[in-house]
Amino acid sequence: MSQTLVVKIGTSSLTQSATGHLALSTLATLVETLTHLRYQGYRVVLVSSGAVGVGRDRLGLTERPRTIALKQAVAAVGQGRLMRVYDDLFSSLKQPIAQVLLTRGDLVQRNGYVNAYNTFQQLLKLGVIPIVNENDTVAVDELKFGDNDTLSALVASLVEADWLFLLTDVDQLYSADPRENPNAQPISLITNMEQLEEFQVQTGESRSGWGTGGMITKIEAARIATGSGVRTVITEGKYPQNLEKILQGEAIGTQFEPQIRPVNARKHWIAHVLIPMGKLYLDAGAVKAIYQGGKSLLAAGITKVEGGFNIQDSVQICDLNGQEIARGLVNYSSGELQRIKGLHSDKIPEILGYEGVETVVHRDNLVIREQGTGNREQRIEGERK
Ligand SMILES: Nc1ncnc2c1ncn2[C@@H]1O[C@H](COP(=O)(O)OP(=O)(O)O)[C@@H](O)[C@H]1O
Ligand SMILES: N[C@@H](CCC(=O)OP(=O)(O)O)C(=O)O
Repeated sequence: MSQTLVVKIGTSSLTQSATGHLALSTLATLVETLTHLRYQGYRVVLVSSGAVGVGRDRLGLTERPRTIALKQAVAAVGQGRLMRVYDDLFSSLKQPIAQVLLTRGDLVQRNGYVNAYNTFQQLLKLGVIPIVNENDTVAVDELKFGDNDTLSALVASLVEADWLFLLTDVDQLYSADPRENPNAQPISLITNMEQLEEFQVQTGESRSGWGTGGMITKIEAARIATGSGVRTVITEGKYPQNLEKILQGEAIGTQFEPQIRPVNARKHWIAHVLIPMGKLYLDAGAVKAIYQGGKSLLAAGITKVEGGFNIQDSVQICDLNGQEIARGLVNYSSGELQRIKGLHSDKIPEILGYEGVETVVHRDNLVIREQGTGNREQRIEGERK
């Protein structure tokens, strides 16, 4: 079967830094390149940022919108404008496109996820290039992807892509932010994500004028995508024609190799799409059992329960210090767990008054976090401040 490519382009590449106007020559080259790749038989999805940047330019605003309502209004102006430009350019080359606007909430329900999968498959079968963005105008904080790097990685996983290209305003990943550190060393290949720690990669605070996540969200995106078997490349958006060269084997940008044994689709959904509703703290024995022994989580190993959640909600599973070690779907609500935590499973029927299941999180619904990566939300939140 033909290969599937997801290409994400950031605001920094779509707009001119000096004026904030659209970078028309970049857009035209991107459209030519993607259409050419379609002719060669690749299935192509474009994840395009730019709604806020283009809306801001259209309205003549000189500052980044600060309130949520203003940002959502500006995105509504810009998204239509952006799609108009894409449709004009792709239509001149007879390439049909589609607009797909998503929020994280659309993918949280398993049937929503499967629906989105079917729609993408149908569009790709029809030879259409779907153009995806976050539905900024309606997305509420709790149900946001927050940045299009994460969105593109989840889309790449959803459509079972072979490649994810993150096009930005630097030519590749460096050991530190090249804007701040002139001695930053370029990194061409990452074969596993632990190497980021070996190379001591720093992502600094800076991002381009209108960009959202900076480099940290691209690294997170690479982690999510490679974890589901997608080869990921960070490269410069100014030269979209490089995509063809990279596909022909040229070492351009930074390539992240896919993991050899990717996590299955359901576990990937638990780990990256679902929003955790609470936290379970475990004693050392339970941490060892699930971390090293691949066991299910039992009530006996739980020392503390935080948050309010229902059966089948996602929770963070933490060690005694609150460091997240896994995520999983619970078989008991938070209220029930408050009553049975620390107890042997035999005691559950007596305490709850009904025959519950033995496990609190069954190992089929439990995903271990990679060692040494810390808490993704905390890291990204820290970076955004
Ligand atoms: N280690 C690093 N290597 C390369 N770039 C980095 C690094 N750390 C931070 N950056 C910054 O990340 C910026 C790109 O992120 P961002 O502005 O969000 O782009 P986009 O709009 O394409 O998503 C670059 O301009 C660069 O200054
Ligand atoms: N959804 C937003 C883009 C969010 C985003 O991640 O932006 P960027 O860092 O430029 O890729 C928009 O269209 O303006």
